[in-house]
Amino acid sequence: MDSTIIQPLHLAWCSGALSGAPLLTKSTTLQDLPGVFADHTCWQSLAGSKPVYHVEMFATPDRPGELYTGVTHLMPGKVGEEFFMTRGHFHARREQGEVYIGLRGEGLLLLQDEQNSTRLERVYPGSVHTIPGFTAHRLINTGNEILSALAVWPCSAGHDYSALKNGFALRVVDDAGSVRVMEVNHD
Ligand SMILES: O=P(O)(O)OC[C@H]1O[C@](O)(CO)[C@@H](O)[C@@H]1O
Ligand SMILES: [Fe+2]
Repeated sequence: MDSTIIQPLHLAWCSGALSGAPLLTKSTTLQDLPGVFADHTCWQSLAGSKPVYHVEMFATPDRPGELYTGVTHLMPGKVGEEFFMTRGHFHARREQGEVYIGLRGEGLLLLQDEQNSTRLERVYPGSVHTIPGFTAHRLINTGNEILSALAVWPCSAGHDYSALKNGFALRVVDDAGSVRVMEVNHD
């Protein structure tokens, strides 16, 4: 993986080094995101190997009460007019929440509960977001540089992607240079 992608953000990954937890990086490219973006034809035409995001995290031992600490680095880009975004998920253990902190760039955190009510929060350096339990979350890069956000979540939370098989109720697109939020009708 091209290390220059993450390099500009030299996080002092201190405690992990002390506790010996290695830093893991999980990369997601366009080909890993079938059905996520609205414009499937455009998604197919783009290079599948194009990086969309990387998650750097400590391999915290998965013991009761332990927390994962990770940074999602979401690239600027679009599929058609739709901004690059993470897959988005509920936690397998629905009651588990998560905290996000904006580190770099400009974007949105899309939150959606199990009744499909949604809200968007602006993500920017220093923004702090508490993701309640029972709430799916997706990061969206609406800027022209890498959007990076630190996340802290319980090791026991897990990820449930299947609960979002119809996707989120909102999509965020570039409308002639402006960010436009569109409702998605799922019927
Ligand atoms: O798993 P997704 O929806 O692709 O999101 C990327 C990452 O964002 C987080 O919520 C926080 O970094 C991780 O749990 C997740 O792997
Ligand atoms: Fe999460």
